[in-house]
Amino acid sequence: MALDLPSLLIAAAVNLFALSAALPAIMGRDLSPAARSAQRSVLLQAAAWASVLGAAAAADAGRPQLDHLLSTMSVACSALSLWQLHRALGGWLGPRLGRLLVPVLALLIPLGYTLGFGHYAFRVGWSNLLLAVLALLVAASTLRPARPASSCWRLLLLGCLAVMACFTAARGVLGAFTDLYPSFRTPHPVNLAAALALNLCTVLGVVALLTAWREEAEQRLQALALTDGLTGLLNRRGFDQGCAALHAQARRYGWPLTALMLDLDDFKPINDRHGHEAGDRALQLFAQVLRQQTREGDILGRLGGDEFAVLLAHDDARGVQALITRLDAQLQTQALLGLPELVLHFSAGTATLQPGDGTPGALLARADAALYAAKAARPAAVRRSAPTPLHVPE
Ligand SMILES: Nc1nc2c(ncn2[C@@H]2O[C@H](COP(=O)(O)OP(=O)(O)OP(=O)(O)O)[C@@H](O)[C@H]2O)c(=O)[nH]1
Repeated sequence: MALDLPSLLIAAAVNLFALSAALPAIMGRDLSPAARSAQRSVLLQAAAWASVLGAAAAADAGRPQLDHLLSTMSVACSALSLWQLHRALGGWLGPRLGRLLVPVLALLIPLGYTLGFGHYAFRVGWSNLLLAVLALLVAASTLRPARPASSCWRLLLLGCLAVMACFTAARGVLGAFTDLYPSFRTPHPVNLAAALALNLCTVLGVVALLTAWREEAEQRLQALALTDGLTGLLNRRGFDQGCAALHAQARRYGWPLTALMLDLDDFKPINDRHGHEAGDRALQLFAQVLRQQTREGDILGRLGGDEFAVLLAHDDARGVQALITRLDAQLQTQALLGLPELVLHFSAGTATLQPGDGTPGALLARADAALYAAKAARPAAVRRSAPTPLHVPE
């Protein structure tokens, strides 16, 4: 069977356009910037190969200016497609190397190509060799993720980009330094293999992108399942998971660990008098104060209604008492600024890790008991589980 180069290129362009139309339909509208960049990258690839075919037709029809324009467009679209892919990887994997270099190259490549269009060897060498460098930079960006990401789609994308970079570099060398490559339609073995690889890498590359998108959606759902929608703190499930991890670490390394249970006082009357929305804002304000006054590494949760909990790493009874005092002072200040019509107070119960606390549940249960004792001894009392009761000033 004879391999016909134009047919392979037309098939690649048609596939890419079909995929660019199918992806938005499959992926829907609620997309992250990374997923949008990935879609743009596929569309730009389609435009690049359509421009290549258009440029060939223009050259055949004896229209050199149109050939120049479409050829430049194809190089620009290829470079921009790689830039968009780099942005998608940045969104999925965290900040990537080459954040400045990639866009600069993506602009320089078509610029140099159009300025040197009159010199065949220069334009083919410049565009193909630099596009190969750009593709390798993007391929390298699939490595060393700064966020959890599975290796299967990253390695698939890396392979596709590396293969296409090799063929692009080979074209650059043939065009710039030999007479074996009078045009991209020359049925040279490198060209035929590149066109076959293009079709294969298009399919596999899009599979990799769809897998990355699915992984991102799964992670988003997982985060939502562990987060309280109103305050953005962990919900009970998320809090329990966070506590289990921190408790295990604290026991292994002998760190102090303290549980703090908090409950707003007389919250129901706030809802009844000022409406549910004001109650919601009070809960959000309390969560904000908690976030501001705790440290990175502490576990913060809204366990339900007006009940909150914090697990404090590296903190003992003295540290948690200082935190409660700061929380109360900040709550008064911020409530005055944000919700002046409301009076907000809370009760708290604390417990510190004991050698017998084999599970976080034992520690949290003691803090909870201390909270209920404090509730019973209101107004706004704080009582440690042992031994001395403490009081937060009103
Ligand atoms: N606005 C608002 N209210 C909520 C939310 N979840 C629970 N509540 C209300 O919080 C109130 C909690 O009532 P209680 O448990 O009696 O708490 P309290 O009035 O602070 O009583 P004490 O804790 O004994 O001081 C109930 O009226 C719930 O309807 C919420 O997400 N938003």
